[in-house]
Amino acid sequence: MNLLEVKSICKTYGSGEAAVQALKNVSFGVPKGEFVAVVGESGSGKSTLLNMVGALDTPTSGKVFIDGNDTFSMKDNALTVFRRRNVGFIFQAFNLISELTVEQNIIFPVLLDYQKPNKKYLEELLTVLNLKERRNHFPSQLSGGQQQRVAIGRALITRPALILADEPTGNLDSQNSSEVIALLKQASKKYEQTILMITHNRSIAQTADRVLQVSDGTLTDFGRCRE
Ligand SMILES: Nc1ncnc2c1ncn2[C@@H]1O[C@H](COP(=O)(O)OP(=O)(O)OP(=O)(O)O)[C@@H](O)[C@H]1O
Repeated sequence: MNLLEVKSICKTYGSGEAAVQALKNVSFGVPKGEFVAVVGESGSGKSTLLNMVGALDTPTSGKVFIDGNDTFSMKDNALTVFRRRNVGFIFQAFNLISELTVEQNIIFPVLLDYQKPNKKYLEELLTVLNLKERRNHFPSQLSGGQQQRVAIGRALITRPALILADEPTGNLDSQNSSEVIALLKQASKKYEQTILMITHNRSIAQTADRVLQVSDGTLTDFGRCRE
């Protein structure tokens, strides 16, 4: 069974003359642990696709299954909890909470879920993310690369089955971009997490297990690039 199944998703924004068909009957599946790059021109529908997969927005029609769960059939509260436990989001803008330290930002999703963070895993993450010496710093005291690493830590702390990343390296230089991608790959291999990552960077896309291209709301699967 695929970890992610997207079935015949259509998304139309607006109505009448202002209607925009952002996704036109998009279907694909992703096995557990696969690292998938989503490429395509500006306005082609990539972010819309990621928002549907992560259930941040509802499609006009179609279904999304994460680990066999039909997300759009869930009630709002159940969906919020399911998403918090199973999906990690990483955005181009790091979206950190400025009043919280590095460590507090990372464990925030766990606290939201009324759970206690796994201390061993937190230490492991801080080490892998090279943030141990910055754990008590605030976001304003960090570089862009460090802030993105905190955002990655926050996405990984719940060990979600699915990680959705929208241009995670968009604000980073090439050195930091490579580090961020390496970290994501390491996570996907070590914890068998499935990653769907939008990128405009061709060389980053080429390092993915598989590339999906979105053009004008339709999807082309370029299959596996590496064996
Ligand atoms: N909330 C919205 N209301 C109306 N139209 C929208 C909305 N969000 C996106 N669109 C339109 O849907 C289409 C797809 O947008 P989307 O943001 O998914 O593209 P994208 O491929 O992610 O672009 P970029 O690479 O520039 O971020 C575009 O034509 C966009 O103008």
